[in-house]
Amino acid sequence: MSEITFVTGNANKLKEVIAILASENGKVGKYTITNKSLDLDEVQGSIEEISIHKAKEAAKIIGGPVLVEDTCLGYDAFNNLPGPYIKWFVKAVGLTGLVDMLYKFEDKGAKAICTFGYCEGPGHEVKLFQGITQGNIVDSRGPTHFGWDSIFEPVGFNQTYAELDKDIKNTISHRFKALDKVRDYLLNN
Ligand SMILES: O=c1nc[nH]c2c1ncn2[C@H]1C[C@H](O)[C@@H](COP(=O)(O)OP(=O)(O)OP(=O)(O)O)O1
Ligand SMILES: [Mg+2]
Repeated sequence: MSEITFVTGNANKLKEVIAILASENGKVGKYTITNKSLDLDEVQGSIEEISIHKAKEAAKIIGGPVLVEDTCLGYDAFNNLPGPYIKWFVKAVGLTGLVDMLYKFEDKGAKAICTFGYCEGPGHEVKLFQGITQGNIVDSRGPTHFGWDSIFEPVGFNQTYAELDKDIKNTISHRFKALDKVRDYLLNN
């Protein structure tokens, strides 16, 4: 039996990870998933570099197996920016600002990208698992307590992430798709 610590400072992420990955008593195969709330350093760089750095830092702090995650929201019209900097955009210009940024663009397309990093412990390499869900940026609809959920309408749906039933979001989301790969790995290793 091994324990993996999911390290995040975001309570909403944690809820989704538990719901999607660890519904049976926090267990995935031989692993038990626990949680630690920490704000890890996020370096400037590619999506992959950010998750690798986060996982290595978390493994050092925890001293054992860790899982971390970094979420990006990239606008197609902006060549995938804000991307990893979306958190700071939400803080700086709010949801209205994030919608208005696309005012001049016909293309409202955006990608929600979730990248998990798994590291067995200090000094170990980091394995990455990514999931992408394509959507459109729309005027805010639904509860606004989780990041940009209320302005992202996934393709094939006429509700935003925030309006969708949690059970639905958790079977189509960027996070679900990435966790599918994490689960696969954990069940086979
Ligand atoms: O499914 C989602 N639906 C809507 N918004 C979301 C979602 N997932 C993350 N978000 C927000 C949180 C943060 O504003 C930014 C990602 O930044 P990100 O650094 O990955 O998250 P965080 O700093 O809150 O937690 P962590 O301690 O795991 O880094 O997008
Ligand atoms: Mg963060």
